[in-house]
Amino acid sequence: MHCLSSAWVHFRNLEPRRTEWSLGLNLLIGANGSGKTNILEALHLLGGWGPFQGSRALADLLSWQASERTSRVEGRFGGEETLRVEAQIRSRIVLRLDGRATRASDVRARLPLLAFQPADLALVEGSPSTRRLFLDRLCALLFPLYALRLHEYRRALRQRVCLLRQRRDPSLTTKLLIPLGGWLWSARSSAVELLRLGLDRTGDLLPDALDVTFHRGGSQGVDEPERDLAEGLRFTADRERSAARVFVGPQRDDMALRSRGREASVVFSRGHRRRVAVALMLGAAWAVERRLRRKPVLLLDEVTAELDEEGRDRTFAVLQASSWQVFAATAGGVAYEWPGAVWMIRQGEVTER
Ligand SMILES: Nc1ncnc2c1ncn2[C@@H]1O[C@H](COP(=O)(O)OP(=O)(O)OP(=O)(O)O)[C@@H](O)[C@H]1O
Repeated sequence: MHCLSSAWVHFRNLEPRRTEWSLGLNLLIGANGSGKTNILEALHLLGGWGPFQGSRALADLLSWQASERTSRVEGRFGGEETLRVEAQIRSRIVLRLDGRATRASDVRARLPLLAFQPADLALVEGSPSTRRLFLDRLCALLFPLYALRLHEYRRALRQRVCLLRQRRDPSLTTKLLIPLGGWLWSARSSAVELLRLGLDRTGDLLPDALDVTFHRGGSQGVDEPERDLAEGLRFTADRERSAARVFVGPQRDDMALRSRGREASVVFSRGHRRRVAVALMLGAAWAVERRLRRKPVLLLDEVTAELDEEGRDRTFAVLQASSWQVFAATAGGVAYEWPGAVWMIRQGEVTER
């Protein structure tokens, strides 16, 4: 899919104009604070993902200068199908697809959009939670029920911790956690398999061989996910009670990254770790295209900034070969040749260079 045009009213600092985007690579250039990230965030909303900072940041989306209490973002999309998506933002976001109110998960399935932010560059050396978040976003695109199941699992987990803290019997939540956690483990494991295939499409962007494996948190080594989780909960029951914490389950998963038998975070230099992170992002986009049979739209905020010339050239080569639509943002000027359209952002106003 690709965004043909977008428009916004009372959205952060953005001037209310319609912009007709290039169907290939779009580079947004502007000084710090000019509104580049706000543009990416507006597209993020249209893709059914909500604000970058989560739903608690909803109030901040409305322009501080607005006299009204609603902001609106609209986009026209083409490619595998033609869609008009509208997001109306007040105390919550109402999404409309071709004029009809719809769920965010439906928009995500029809308009796959992947956003990568500077924090994703720490995918290799960051904590397991960084990689879990990356996997969660990928899974939410690959499996329509994923976001709902994850939400239900987290709720059951909170209930269990509450019961443990109150020194009450947590077994009621076991019945909820096992099927939900087992399902999440299967989904994440399938996503990592698809990601591995996707990485094969990133050519020589990876600086060296990379093994990606999914690790279930607190696994007892049982093949079948639900039985594995049940075993784990049984095995850690005493520790759970004394620490009032849950030691087994998707909340403790990780995606291990190794190169020739060694930890990727140790083998690769900082610059090469950034290349691996970008390769993982692009591998994820291939995984999405393969499963959904739709080209994803990519939002890249400053992700090529830390790459050297070779890393950048190889990233551009993958992007051009994929023919995905890309919105990349970068502060200041660019000292390299950008193989696509360039847009200047000044105080919330977009003009083509
Ligand atoms: N609700 C709002 N109303 C008006 N302006 C806002 C609102 N929320 C944020 N801003 C302003 O939007 C400006 C642009 O923010 P944005 O994060 O898009 O900048 P950027 O171009 O990505 O900058 P950087 O290169 O530093 O990342 C900020 O200066 C901020 O003060």
